[in-house]
Amino acid sequence: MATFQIEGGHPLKGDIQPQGAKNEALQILCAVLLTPEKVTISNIPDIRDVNKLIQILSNLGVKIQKIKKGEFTFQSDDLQLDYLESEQFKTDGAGLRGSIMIVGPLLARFGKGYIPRPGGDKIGRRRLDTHFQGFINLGANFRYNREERFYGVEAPKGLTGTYMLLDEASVTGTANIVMAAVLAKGKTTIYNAACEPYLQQLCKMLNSMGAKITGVGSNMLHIEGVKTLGGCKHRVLPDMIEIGSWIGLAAMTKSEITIKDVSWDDLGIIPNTFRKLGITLERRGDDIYIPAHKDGYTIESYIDGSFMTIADAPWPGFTPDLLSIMLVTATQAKGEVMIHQKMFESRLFFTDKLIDMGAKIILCDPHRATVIGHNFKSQLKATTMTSPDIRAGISLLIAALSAKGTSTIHNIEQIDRGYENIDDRLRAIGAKIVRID
Ligand SMILES: CC(=O)N[C@H]1[C@@H](OP(=O)(O)OP(=O)(O)OC[C@H]2O[C@@H](n3ccc(=O)[nH]c3=O)[C@H](O)[C@@H]2O)O[C@H](CO)[C@@H](O)[C@@H]1O
Ligand SMILES: C=C(OP(=O)(O)O)C(=O)O
Repeated sequence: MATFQIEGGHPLKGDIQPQGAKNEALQILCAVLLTPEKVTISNIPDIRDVNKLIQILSNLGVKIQKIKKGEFTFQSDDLQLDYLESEQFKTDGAGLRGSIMIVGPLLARFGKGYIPRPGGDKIGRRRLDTHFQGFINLGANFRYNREERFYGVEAPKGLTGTYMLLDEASVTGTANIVMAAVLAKGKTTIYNAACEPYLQQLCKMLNSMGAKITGVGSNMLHIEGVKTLGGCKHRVLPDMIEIGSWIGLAAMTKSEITIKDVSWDDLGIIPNTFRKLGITLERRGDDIYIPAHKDGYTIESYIDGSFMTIADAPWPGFTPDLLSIMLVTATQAKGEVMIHQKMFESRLFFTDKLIDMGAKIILCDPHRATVIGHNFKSQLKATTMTSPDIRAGISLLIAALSAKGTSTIHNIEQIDRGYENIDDRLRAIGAKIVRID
């Protein structure tokens, strides 16, 4: 378990470039399995989860060449499907959440796909019904080995397009079903599809490979199946969760920061949601400029004067992955806010650590926390903590950078899952942070 030691209380200053998006890269990398031709992907972040998925692809026999930092070619023309039945795959596949999305492409192209129960954050129940119900709708047979926690789908006669209404707008579920349906016979309609920018990117990539998907960006996708897909070039968007993390960090540490090349039009309601906490964000071209909030920031109330609530919802609602960052940022705001994490039931427990540091938070129930901001009248106190999940981890890091004294964060592998070289990048803008392996 590696550790960060952070001396807090110093404002940061400078430019920061967001990495490529973790959750887009995981979808896009799985899509390379859909064609025997070469696929070139750029802006791939160098983070633990993505590297684990690239290793799985390599073990499956995908030929992978690094062109330069963040840019790779992938060619899936001679896959070793036996790997899917190996003990090694049971360990590799369970190591991250994104591995679930290899099932759709494998099922579509080879008539079978297997996966151990995938890993990812332990942030509450994370069911996979939407994925497998989607495959069943397309004509696949499903089996689950409870003892080995191993899922399998097979469609020896191929998949056939159909109409389906998903029981929830699952992000990875939609990606998986889309990747299966592009090679199915006939037409598939997916209603209640997730439609976040990363899914739009996946659909655009698949169309550039020869797929026929319409409705991209809406919750109703129409897919006309094709027989084969070809190669393509694709660039991954900047990571909107990282961008949100830097906004929270800038406000909490009273730092003047410019976040470069954010692809503003793909950020949806993220900038405005931070503005509800009273944070000033300026659009400068495609950058976000955040001035040093020397006089703090004041949480807005609703028009009728009632108490602000910030809650997650499927896109274009506010992403659940930024609520922990909102919560920590609110601890120094002027005013009060209710943070309502509707999707995951175990994501707010890390507030205990913030309370230890002196934050005023009432955890009302597993889904809701009320934060009463200090308005910088009282600084958080340094402490020793362990990062329970990726977004709690970055939130604790933000708290530590704003706190008085030296904090220690253990289990920073959780942060490394999704943030590339975070200590070097933060040091470059003035953070006092040391990694101890
Ligand atoms: C690798 C990856 O891309 N992970 C992301 C993906 O996970 P993932 O695709 O696993 O998440 P899902 O979209 O399937 O569901 C997330 C949670 O929200 C619930 N749910 C979902 C949709 C809905 O309409 N109603 C509802 O209650 C689900 O039951 C589940 O508890 O999307 C999540 C939701 O944005 C993000 O937190 C994860 O970072
Ligand atoms: C929950 C997350 O990731 P994963 O789905 O990979 O666990 C996240 O990125 O915040």
